[in-house]
Amino acid sequence: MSNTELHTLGVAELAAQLRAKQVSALEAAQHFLARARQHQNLGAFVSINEEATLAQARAADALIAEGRGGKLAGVPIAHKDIFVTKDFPTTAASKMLEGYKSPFDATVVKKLADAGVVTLGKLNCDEFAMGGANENSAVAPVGFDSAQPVRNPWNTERVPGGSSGGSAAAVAARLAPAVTGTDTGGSIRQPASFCGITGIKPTYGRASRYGMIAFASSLDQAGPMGRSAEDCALLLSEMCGPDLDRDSTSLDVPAEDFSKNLNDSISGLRIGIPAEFFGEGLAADVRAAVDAALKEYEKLGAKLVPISLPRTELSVPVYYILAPAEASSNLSRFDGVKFGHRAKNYTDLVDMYKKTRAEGFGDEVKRRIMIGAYVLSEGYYDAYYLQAQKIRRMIADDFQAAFKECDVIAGAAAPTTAWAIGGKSDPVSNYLADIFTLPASLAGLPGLSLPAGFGEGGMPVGLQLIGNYFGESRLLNAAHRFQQATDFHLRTPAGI
Ligand SMILES: NC(=O)C[C@H](N)C(=O)O
Repeated sequence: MSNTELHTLGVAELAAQLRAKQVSALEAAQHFLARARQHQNLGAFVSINEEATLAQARAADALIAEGRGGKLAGVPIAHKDIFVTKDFPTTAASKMLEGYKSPFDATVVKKLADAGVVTLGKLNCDEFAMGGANENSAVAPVGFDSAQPVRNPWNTERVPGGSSGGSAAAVAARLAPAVTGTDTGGSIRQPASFCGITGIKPTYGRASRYGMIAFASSLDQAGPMGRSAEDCALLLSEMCGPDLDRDSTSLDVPAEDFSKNLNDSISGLRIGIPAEFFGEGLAADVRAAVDAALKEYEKLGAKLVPISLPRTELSVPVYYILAPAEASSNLSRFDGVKFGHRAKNYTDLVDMYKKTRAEGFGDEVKRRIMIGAYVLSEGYYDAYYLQAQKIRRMIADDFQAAFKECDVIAGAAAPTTAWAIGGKSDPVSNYLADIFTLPASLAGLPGLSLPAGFGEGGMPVGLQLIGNYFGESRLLNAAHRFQQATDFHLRTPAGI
């Protein structure tokens, strides 16, 4: 293969070529950096540090030469700009952190580096991961002077989804073979579905949150996004594992080889179909693609089992109480004292806090801080926060009842395909679009989105698979078997 086509390779193929020294890590890094520049109109990257990337690539080549390279030695990836990194600035797409340089790498970043990856740069996202369209980024992407919405490579007038919109756009445009994302209420699965790629959020607590800038700590999880389940499995195997000293919610569950069961037969797999995921509100084009994907699963030997997740609708108000409540607490650390933005002119300490936060945070972040402070305040705590916690528990229980009858649960990842940039200005309409991803988030369950076909205007449709706790391997297996039988994940947008 000529080096001009390296971007057509997935992680598995590229890693094999690197190991066989058919291509060097340096060549791969240079190729993808050039692509990032060539397609910078998408706004996917917020920082690139060519020198650091090339130094990492040379180091990877040296290890490969000595036969000491890790499993992913020399594979170039990029990180959502919510993970702190030593070699690149970290902004969380907020003005609040403009110019911030972390003294350490997030655990997930470090683990992937230990496996040999080379970091291409940092990817755009919604500010502090709050959003579902990547229109809330407050920082200028590479090649721009001011903040821009990220563009969907399938149609640059459409959103890529969010909050990991830069991550999804980068994979869809083949600017990186795979990337990291984070998912609080759907931020990996929904952009994966909008951009026609694969993404998985593991069981809550599987991947360390250390060095992942906190939004809603009881929900935030890291995960990989790539072209295929096979590529996601390779990354996820390196990203997970206990980090008990650094993350108090990290689970003491050993890392797993998620590639091991990819090829298992799925004959007899019971796929639960929740009635509530197929009701009013699901767009006809998305429904048609999902139905066709489920037929394909039947051909592969799976059985469709009707189930009910009766509190699906409540997941939206419950999430939009709990996530802002946690955010209002987490974001109180951004006060202009120790790091990040500080207002220039102020009269006293309180005035400094006020001005710093008024200048540093964008509208959506302020909205959530206000909602969060309100639902936690005396007199409202019982009515909102406590009530939401109770319903969260019931949502988790509903899943356990459903998993008595099925092995995995399937439905659309989002009710529609990607909408037009600027098309959903009302925040509530954005929140409602999260309805299918929120239940698994609230329950802490693993969820995956895989390309399942195309809808109106040729936009990708994602099928979501939800597993029981620690069921990542089964989800990846089910997705891989589907991808062996279909080619949706191999298709690329025009001009890519
Ligand atoms: N962060 C996420 O997982 C996305 C969700 N739409 C939110 O804005 O909270």
